Amino acid sequence: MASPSLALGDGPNASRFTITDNELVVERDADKKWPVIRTLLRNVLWAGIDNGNQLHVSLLAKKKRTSPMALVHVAGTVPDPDIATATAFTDSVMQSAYYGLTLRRRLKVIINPKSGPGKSAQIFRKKIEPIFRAARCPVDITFTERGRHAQDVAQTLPLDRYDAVVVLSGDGIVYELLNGFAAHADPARAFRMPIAPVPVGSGNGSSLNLLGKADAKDKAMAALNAIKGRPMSVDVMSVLQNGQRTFSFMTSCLGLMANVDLGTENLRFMGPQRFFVGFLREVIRHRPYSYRISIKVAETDKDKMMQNREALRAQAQALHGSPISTYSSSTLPETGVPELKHIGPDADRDGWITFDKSFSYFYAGKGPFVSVDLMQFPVSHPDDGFIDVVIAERTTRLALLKAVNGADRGTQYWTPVQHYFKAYAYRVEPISPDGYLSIDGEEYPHEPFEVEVHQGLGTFLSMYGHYKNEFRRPPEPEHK
Ligand SMILES: Nc1ncnc2c1ncn2[C@@H]1O[C@H](COP(=O)(O)OP(=O)(O)OP(=O)(O)O)[C@@H](O)[C@H]1O
Repeated sequence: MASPSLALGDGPNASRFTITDNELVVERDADKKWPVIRTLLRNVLWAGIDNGNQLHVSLLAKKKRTSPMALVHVAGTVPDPDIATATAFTDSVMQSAYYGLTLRRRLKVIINPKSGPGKSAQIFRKKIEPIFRAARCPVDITFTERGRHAQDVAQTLPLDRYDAVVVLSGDGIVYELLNGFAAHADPARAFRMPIAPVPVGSGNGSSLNLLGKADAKDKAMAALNAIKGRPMSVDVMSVLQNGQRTFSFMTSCLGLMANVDLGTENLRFMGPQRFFVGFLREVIRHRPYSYRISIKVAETDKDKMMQNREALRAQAQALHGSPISTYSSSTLPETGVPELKHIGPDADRDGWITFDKSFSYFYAGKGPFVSVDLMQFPVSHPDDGFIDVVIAERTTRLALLKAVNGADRGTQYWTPVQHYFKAYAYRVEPISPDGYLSIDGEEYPHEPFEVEVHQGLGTFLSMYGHYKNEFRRPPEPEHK
């Protein structure tokens, strides 16, 4: 039985390692700035003895609760008589740190050097690569040289060569990857290749939903997810427009929110502030938007959706900790991309409802957060097999402004002006001639389109097994 603690060296340069319940504690008296490091065992990247007697422990830890994860290496020479004990100790650390996981994941890394402020190559070299090296993961890097480059890489990706694809980008490259997988010679297998995004773009919704708001910008947490996250099935949607089929993993939006997203390109110099300025501009304009929306509805009761979310999360959490991989939908084909059932020429006609009142905005998709300030789909679950669809009825300017308060916690969900559906599919026909259609942040032609969800088609890496968002029922007065 391995000892739960290990002492290395003596005198002022001594280090002591102790395994507690689920933590590793490292005490280093000589380090006046950080004498006691306490971190979860899941944050240990490596522990082992190299060259016969050199002990190496690499871990990620937070100095303070609110600081980002830092990479720490502790090393020392183990005296000959202690080598067996030290080996047993590091084996025990590694077993807990990688429970149910593959060591040294082989990572395909795709870096968009033009993402966001254009610092992704620098971020990789300084923050991400040292973590992958510490975890002894072999990496194979591609820098994207043009639009659709990542899509081409995904389309021809040798699936046996990698355990995961890490993307240093915004959501645009994740979108390209999924569309590349769809065009792969073996799409069913390609879609099972796990994706781990590292947020360096201007829109990083996928990282936000996987890592949660508190860690959404922490590059080290995203790197840890690439090494330690477990494959999590996610629903992917087919978008059909003008006979062309593309794949979407996040959101489609129309009306006010699409104008905020795509109608503010001229304000890019403002950085993320542009979205707030765009929102104010839209509130002042207060335009009605007219579309004919048809939805193949699965659920409309907000209370039931909330209960289902809680049940699915509890189930996902229980499964995710186990060494066995998560859910894989039996409705998916073994080969090829899923056939369309609800949209396209052979679409079914049962169970559809239509909505043709003008509205303020239409938002549909997967993943609770569409930005840090807006939890638009608080009851979204990665592989429940539903698209969350919101139609926000037109309301007063004041009500629009008031809804900003609490939008990051999803409180608008409970308001009667937010019509919320769990859907299998939907169709949209624009009535107003002009407007924007944003799908996963990409601009699509403002023309009729249809969307259908495929349960569990895609795969992301996750530390949690569900989207990382806190959502609670507000106190009664707000509930009405
Ligand atoms: N080397 C390159 N030069 C120019 N564009 C590129 C290059 N590599 C990738 N792209 C394109 O950059 C786009 C944006 O990528 P990404 O999502 O990483 O960044 P972003 O900053 O979040 O996005 P956006 O600019 O859309 O806000 C993608 O659509 C991709 O096709």
